Formats: sequence, structure tokens, C-alpha cells
Amino acid sequence: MDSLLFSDICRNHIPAIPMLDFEQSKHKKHGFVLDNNFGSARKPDRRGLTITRVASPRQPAIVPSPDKGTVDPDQNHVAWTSVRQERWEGELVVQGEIPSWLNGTYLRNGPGLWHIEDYNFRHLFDGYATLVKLHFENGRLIAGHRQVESEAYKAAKKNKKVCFREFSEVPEYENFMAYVGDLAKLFSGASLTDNANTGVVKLGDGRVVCLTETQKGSVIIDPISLDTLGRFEYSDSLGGLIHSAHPIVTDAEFLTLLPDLVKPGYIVVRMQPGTNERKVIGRVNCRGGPAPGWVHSFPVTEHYVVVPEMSLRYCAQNLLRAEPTPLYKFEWHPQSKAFLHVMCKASGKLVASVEVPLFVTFHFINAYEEKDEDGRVTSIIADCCEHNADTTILDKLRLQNLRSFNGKDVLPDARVGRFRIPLDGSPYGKLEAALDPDEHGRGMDMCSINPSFLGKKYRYAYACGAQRPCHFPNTLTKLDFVEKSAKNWHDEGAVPSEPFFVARPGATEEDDGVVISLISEKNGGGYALVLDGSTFQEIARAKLPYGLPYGLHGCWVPKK
Ligand SMILES: CC1=C(/C=C/C(C)=C\C=C\C(C)=C\C=C\C=C(C)\C=C\C=O)C(C)(C)CCC1
Ligand SMILES: [Fe+2]
Repeated sequence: MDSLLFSDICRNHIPAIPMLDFEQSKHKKHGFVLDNNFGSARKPDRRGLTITRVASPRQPAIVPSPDKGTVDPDQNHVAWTSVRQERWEGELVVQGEIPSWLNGTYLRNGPGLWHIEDYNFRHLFDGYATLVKLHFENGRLIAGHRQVESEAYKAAKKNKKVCFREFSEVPEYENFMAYVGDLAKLFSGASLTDNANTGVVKLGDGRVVCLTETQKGSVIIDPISLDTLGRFEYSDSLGGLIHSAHPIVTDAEFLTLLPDLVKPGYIVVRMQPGTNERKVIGRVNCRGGPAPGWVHSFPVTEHYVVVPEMSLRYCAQNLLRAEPTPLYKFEWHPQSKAFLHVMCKASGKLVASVEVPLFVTFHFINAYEEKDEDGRVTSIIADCCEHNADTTILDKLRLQNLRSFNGKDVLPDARVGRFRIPLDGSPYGKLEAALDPDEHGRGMDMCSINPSFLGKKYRYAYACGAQRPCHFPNTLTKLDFVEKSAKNWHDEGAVPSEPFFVARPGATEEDDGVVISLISEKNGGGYALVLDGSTFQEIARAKLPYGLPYGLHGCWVPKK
């Protein structure tokens, strides 16, 4: 990716008028009618009421409703409202000061379009991938967003309906034979989605890839224009349908897990920069069953890969079903227990496999090796955003729940779950909270660390916490595992996305850098936020011309 002068980017950038918006295509989507300057949008609410919502922050988005007084904006929070047009780009006015050393692009991926025609999706994870960028250069900020042109998204636009199996949504079948035909395609993975809506990574060779949990949902994008360049085709013959949505990516390597749904286990693979070929490091056989546990993410240390075997296990039948079950593609098998397996990166040898207390996590934070006075590795510490072994968090992420906050404190408790895995042959590992969950309001997910401390003993992590009452993580929090304390940032009624840490070039202190997040405001607006990584105080913000839907994970593409 050639470095562009800021002036080039500004010159080439799309004028702040939507290039192509869902509303101006020949079919109205949900009746949105968007004028050209983001000034307003009118949307029939679920009761057919036409709400005129003004994007201007000066006017409240609360509007009269015939049946129950004012409609609280939380009923239509912009975080849970589909992105309003397909793409946009423009320079933002910065309040405060962006550090002059912050030069590069923060990309954030997420499921930002939750309807096709008049059909609303069921779950947060069903949305079509919406890629957002914040390009920082010499204290200035260009923002933009664009839909990722997956086959699933293009087919949905063309056929005006869901055509591939998403997280909870599956295509409607004309008849039983069509359903049978789709089952056959499912075994080949053809009917599973490639809607790469979960994360985005910059490979060591500079290619930028959007990801989801299907292997086919690996899509190469241009980090400047946000164009979809094509599918990332793996050139090996490892096969399988699923992989971890959070590979471990450094300039030197790419590690991921391929769950084996046939013979329950995990294949640990490595891909070198500049290639598309994954090579097997080793294999872990599951100790529980009937299927592998969900591996949305996993941690590594300097020398080991930690393979989590959660009791929330894939369910092949649920992958086939026409209707979702309460746990979607998964089943909860507490009697099958939970395990952590430790594999040596160099040899692929299994060096430990311990039973641990039941846990539910999407996101591991980091892991590191503990050594004795002779430098021998005695145990491994692995930290995760742990939901107290409670699977109801998946239901809380249904869009109906996210869009109907009534002020009750319904967000299930979560904590930093710290595993201690002994490497002395002991059969059991420990799990406890790394700090008092009340330090971060007992909300915990969507985490990041200083990437220089990946796999190493670390002191700080950044995540989303909770200021209660709430129904979704609504704070940004900086966790200090030495002081066992947290600093919290909160904007009343706003929904912040993952706090992403970017280290200051040349920094030696772990928290010397900034934390970037995109905030969806209660009034329907949105802004980019930059916090100081050390003080966790706000140093800059820049309002977006329109509110953005919630997003999941990002990456940093430094300016060369
Ligand atoms: C899981 C499978 C699929 C889809 C996965 C997708 C699209 C995304 C998963 C995203 C996750 C797990 C995000 C977690 C976010 C957690 C949050 C915000 C927690 C907040 C709580 O406090 C496929 C692609 C359908 C294939 C089958 C498996
Ligand atoms: Fe994730």
C-alpha cells in the first residue's frame, strides 16, 4: 500500500454526499429517505409511525408516540440501527489535539447492516460487514465507512433476501426440495456465509483481510479506499468450514485454530507472511464432546499456543437447522467439562491438558509464561473476558433486546477470568477474577492490549465495561493488573466500541500510546474518540456527520 499524501487522500476522498445509499436505490429499505447532507432521516418505526429524526445534536431525537408518551431514543439507538448508506468519506473537525506521532489508519469491522428490504435480522452478529476507517495524519482526521462486498452481501442486494446462512438468519426456502438442496451445499460449506463482519487484520505482508468464523469469510480489502479486493483463498488443502475469527497476527506469523467438527479436535496452523498456505503445527483432540468447543479466539505465549475447549460446543445439527435454537450454532454441555490445552509452537507437542472450571468467553485478552528462579516455565497465565459460565449473554445480543432498553440493569456480570495452567502434569487448572469485577462495573468484553506485550507478562488491558444500570457494555475501561484497579470512561447513553490501543512509536512504557474508539451517541450522532493510554483522559474527539452502528474489532495500519 503506497503511502498517500494527506492532500492526495483529501483530493481523492468522496465528497460528504453519499455516493450510493440504500435509500436512494430503487427500493426503499424500511422507508428511509435520506437527504444529501445527513441532515435528517425519516424512518417508519415498528408501529408504522414516521419518525423524523434529526442528526443535528442540537435537537433531541425524542419524538411523540401516539401510544406511550415520548419514545426514548434508546428504543431507536443509532448503535443498533442499520448504517444509513453504503459508503461515505470526509475530513472531520477535530476537537482537542491528535498527537502528531499518530499517523496511520484505524480500521474497524462490524455487522452494521441488519436488514434486507423490509426484513429485519434477529441477532447482532447477523449484520452485513460495515468497515469504518479513521485515517490520522499530522493531527488531521479523515473518516469513512463502506460495506464489504462479500458474496453473501451482493446476493442479498441482488435477490432482496438473505441467501446464505448467517449467525442466526438462514435463507427462506421456496420449498422442501430447495431446503434439501441447501443441506447438501452446507456440508460443502457452500451455503454458509462469507459475510466477513467480525474482525480485520493486517498481515505481515501488508495485506488487510476482513474475517468472520467461516474460512470462506476471509475477504481482502484496500485499507485506504475500503474497496473489497476479493476473497483471501487459502492455498493449502486443510479444508474444514470454520476457523477462529481472531487469528494471532504479527509481522512474523499468522496462527489460527481450525475446529474439527467430524473428529472433535482442533488443528493448530501457521501461515507465513506473503503466502496463503497454512501449515499444521499440531492437533489437539477434544477431551469432552460431542463436538469441539467454540473457539472465537485463543491466546498464545512466546512459546505456546493455548487451545481452549469450552463447554459451549459447536452443533452440526444446528448448523443445518432452518430455525435458530436459543444458542444458535452451539449447544451447552456442562457435563462435558471444560479444558485448556497447551501446545508448543515449535514442536506441536502437547505439553499440558488440564480440566478447568466451566467458562464462557468470546475473547481471550492475553497469556504469558510464569517462570521459576531458574527460568523454567512452571505455568501459563491466560486471561479472558469471562461471562461467569453463563450463556445468556448470547441472547442479550439479540437485536430486539439491544433495541429495547427500559432502564433495567440486565447486562449479565462478566469479569477478567484469569486461568492458571500448571505445566507440572497436574490435571487441573484454576480460574479466578484477575481483579474485583466491581472495578469495571462487572461488565467486560471487547478488549485490546499493547501488541508489543502479546504473549508476554503484561500489566494493562483496555476493554468495554459497564456503568449500571445497563443492558450492554457502555464504558471504556483501562485495567491495571498490578494495582488490581480500573479507570473508566463513560458518556451517558452512548455505546462505545472496542477501545483499540496504539503504541507511540519508540515508546518503552506499556501504556505509552493512545486508545481509539468509535462512539454511538444517544442523540443519534457519533464521534471518534482518542484517549491517552496512560491517563485514560480524553485528548481528542471528532464528530461524524451521522451516527454509526456498533462495530466489533479493528486493526491499525501504520503510515509507512
Ligand atoms: C459463530 C459462527 C458464525 C458467526 C460468527 C459471527 C458473525 C460473529 C461472532 C462474533 C462474536 C462472538 C462477537 C462477540 C461480541 C461480544 C460482545 C459484544 C459482548 C458483550 C457482552 O458484554 C458463522 C459465521 C455463522 C459460522 C458458524 C459459527
Ligand atoms: Fe471477537
